[in-house]
Amino acid sequence: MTCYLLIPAAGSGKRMGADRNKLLLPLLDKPILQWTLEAAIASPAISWIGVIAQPHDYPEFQKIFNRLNTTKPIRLIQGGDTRQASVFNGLKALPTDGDRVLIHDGARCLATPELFDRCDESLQTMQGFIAAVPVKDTIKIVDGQTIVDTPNRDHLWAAQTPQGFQVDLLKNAHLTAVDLGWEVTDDAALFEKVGLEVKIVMGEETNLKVTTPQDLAIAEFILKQRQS
Ligand SMILES: Nc1ccn([C@@H]2O[C@H](COP(=O)(O)OP(=O)(O)OP(=O)(O)O)[C@@H](O)[C@H]2O)c(=O)n1
Ligand SMILES: C[C@](O)(CO)[C@H](O)COP(=O)(O)O
Repeated sequence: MTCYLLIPAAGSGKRMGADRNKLLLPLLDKPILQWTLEAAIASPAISWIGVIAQPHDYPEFQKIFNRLNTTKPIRLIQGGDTRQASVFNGLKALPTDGDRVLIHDGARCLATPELFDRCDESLQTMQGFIAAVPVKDTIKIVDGQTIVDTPNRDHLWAAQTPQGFQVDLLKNAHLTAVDLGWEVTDDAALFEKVGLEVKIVMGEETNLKVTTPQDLAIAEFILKQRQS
């Protein structure tokens, strides 16, 4: 089975507060995006990678691709104004012979090759899934500064990527979102909104999304631990 992977990498990293796309920031000895790509390349399940990017980042991204030791095809796809728009562009640029796709944030650079393999296996039997981990905190629903509810933690999971879907179903969900003006932060939410089932696959506690400078420091700590 061949598995196609889309990597949304077209953000600007506002919450990181850097002077460029956070995926170009160094993490130990290489850019964040390179860590993400190396993990995907090391997963035997992945046969093709589309990196969704803003054109002004193409030259730096291409330099990263040139440093990778792989024969797997890696294509640049033009990004949109939101993650949602970027993924939609990615779906439209997929090779036509693939009926399932994995989507993984460039900013989740600590995902392991084993997680990609596990996700690919799940995708063979599911219409849609996300990697996720059970929430460890007690979560409060708050209105203004007042708590209005404390949901049962047994039902709370923190969403991660990879997320995987049947391509035709996800494309239709994106089309519906454009028509109806839905804005969501992940693809599973579109599947949910059109009434399709999304399953959970166990993610990884260390599969954090590098969003703030603190996340970058934590990612560095985790990688150093892996190397020691
Ligand atoms: N227009 C966009 C916005 C985001 N992303 C990608 O979606 C992933 C998750 O988004 P996030 O962590 O929010 O990244 P940024 O949008 O770069 O960060 P911020 O929200 O802080 O600006 C990232 O890999 C990011 O590059 C994308 O492909 N296209
Ligand atoms: C897709 C995602 O990584 C799942 O956790 C996330 O939703 C991306 O966007 P966010 O706005 O940073 O939550």
